[in-house]
Amino acid sequence: MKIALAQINPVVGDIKGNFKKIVEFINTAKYQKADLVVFPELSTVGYPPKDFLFMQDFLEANEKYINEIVLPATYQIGVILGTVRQDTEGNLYNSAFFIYDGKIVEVFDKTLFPNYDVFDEKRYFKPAQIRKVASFKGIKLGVNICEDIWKDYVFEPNVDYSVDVLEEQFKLKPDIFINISASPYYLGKQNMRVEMIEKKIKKYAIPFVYVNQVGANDELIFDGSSFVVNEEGKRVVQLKAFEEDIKIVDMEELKNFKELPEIKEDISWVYNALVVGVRDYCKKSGFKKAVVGLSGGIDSAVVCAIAVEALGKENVLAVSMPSRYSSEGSKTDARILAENLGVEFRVIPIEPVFKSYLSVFNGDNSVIGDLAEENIQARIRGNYLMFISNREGHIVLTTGNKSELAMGYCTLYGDMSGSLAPIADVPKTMVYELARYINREREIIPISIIEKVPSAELRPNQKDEDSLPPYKILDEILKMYIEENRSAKEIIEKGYDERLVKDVINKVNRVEYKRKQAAPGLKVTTKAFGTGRRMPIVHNFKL
Ligand SMILES: Nc1ncnc2c1ncn2[C@@H]1O[C@H](COP(=O)(O)OP(=O)(O)OC[C@H]2O[C@@H]([n+]3cccc(C(=O)O)c3)[C@H](O)[C@@H]2O)[C@@H](O)[C@H]1O
Ligand SMILES: Nc1ncnc2c1ncn2[C@@H]1O[C@H](COP(=O)(O)OP(=O)(O)OP(=O)(O)O)[C@@H](O)[C@H]1O
Ligand SMILES: NC(=O)CC[C@H](N)C(=O)O
Repeated sequence: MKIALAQINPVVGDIKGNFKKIVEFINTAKYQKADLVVFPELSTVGYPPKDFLFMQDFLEANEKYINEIVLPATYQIGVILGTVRQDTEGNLYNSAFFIYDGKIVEVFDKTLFPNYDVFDEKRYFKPAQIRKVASFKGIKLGVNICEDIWKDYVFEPNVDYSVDVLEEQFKLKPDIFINISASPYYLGKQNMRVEMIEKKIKKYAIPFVYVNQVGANDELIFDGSSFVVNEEGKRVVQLKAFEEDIKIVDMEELKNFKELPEIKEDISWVYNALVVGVRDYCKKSGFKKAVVGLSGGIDSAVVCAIAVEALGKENVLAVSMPSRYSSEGSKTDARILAENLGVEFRVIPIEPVFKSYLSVFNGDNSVIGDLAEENIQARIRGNYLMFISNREGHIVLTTGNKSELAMGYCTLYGDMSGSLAPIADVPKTMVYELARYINREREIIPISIIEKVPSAELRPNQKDEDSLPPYKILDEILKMYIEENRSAKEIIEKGYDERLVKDVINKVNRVEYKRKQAAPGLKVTTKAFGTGRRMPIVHNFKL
């Protein structure tokens, strides 16, 4: 049997467009003589469709297109399609339809629901009551859906793993397992999936086909990276990461395939993820062009380089907005970076508007030098960028990194103005890694940007480390607190200063009010600020 792995990039809610794409992939698979083509989880509606699932119009459009568009396209080819199903009582199921010759032959519903971090599937779906296999051309297919295979690899209080889906399906004697997924990326995720499936297959000794969604939707980035593990538990087929792809695999040949070398998931994966995150956010919401405020610092440099890779240099506008506190070095660095990237570069000083504020609030042009004056500079810049956005149609990309966002080291309605925060889940120390990766072949980001001491340049001689602990230590503490959910006691026991640890944690907790007003950020770690981390804004918990 020849199986096509159809790794598609659906758009949430673009039901018509998704069906068109699905039919195109079915036709490609047919043309390449596949017997069966497999699509990712919920590919007809895109993942995650969230509360659109509560809307009858949405569900009806999906059903109508399955009947009118997909069924007629399935003559002489089997299709496994991830979609939503509504029963006669109105209950919803996250399902895989097995369709052949114009008929829905079998329906596999998802049994286990991820209900942790960014996932909220119990809100929508009812679980499958029984496990099934479907016979097709003499082969028994054990189809399951994403979380169904994660037992023993996710340890979350909210998921009921009392059913072992693979174990129950295996009792029905499948010849092959097929998992359809919408599995969002974080650094290390692909190695984890491969290790998990290889290990499980060593026990069951049948081939495993894993088909994952690709592309970004809101803050989630799906890497695709679909693959096939043969009956010996070796990964022998691999699809592309971060791109649509289709591969036809002859199951009879699998045993003869050579095992592929281990994937090295390095910083290039984060870079590629962020590029797709920016590209899809813009494309799927109708933006062609982006604008970035280029300070001459490392954060805006990295964001600008990512935007160029995502949208093309002709679609990125870099704006330098120097103030009386901007160093010559920063201004020159911003210009050189823009030249290296080949983007349009505008210089719009903020001095005249800053002076007007000083004269309104201080009575003359004298400087008090307080926080209000620092922040107004960031706010003038934010307004300039939003003016350009309104007038010329660019999306404004914000440049805050995870360390700053954690500590609230950013200005509301200032540098936080904008619609998408590409590096909001990238700790400052990883921003440097990204910069070095961007420079891997030639110096795009001037070395002086990478080597300079981080500064907001909102007052004379300001340095980030006047207000924050050194980034290396800060990032270590933040990773333990946010990603690993460790207690202050555990972190202190690892040798960090008690007062520092408590101050950092208290600060993170206190500035939730800022993050609630921040642009959505692209997720690339196990725990990002965003939908997967729900904290109260108003509280009084202190260490
Ligand atoms: N609990 C709470 N709930 C809701 N709102 C609360 C609040 N506490 C304060 N606020 C409000 O927030 C305001 C304070 O926030 P905000 O105006 O943003 O200002 P704030 O956090 O006081 O200052 C911004 C800090 O970020 C630094 N910065 C700015 C820009 C760029 C960078 C960089 O390096 O990238 C760093 C800057 O040097 C300064 O230390 C208060 O005046 C109040 O209106
Ligand atoms: N002179 C400037 N010209 C243009 N944009 C600026 C300027 N200063 C700040 N910005 C914008 O505000 C953001 C926050 O800047 P700031 O320099 O305060 O902090 P940062 O976190 O050190 O960022 P960066 O590393 O990019 O400098 C910058 O990334 C940039 O987008
Ligand atoms: N859609 C899902 O069920 C995703 C959950 C799964 N554990 C993953 O991230 O791969």
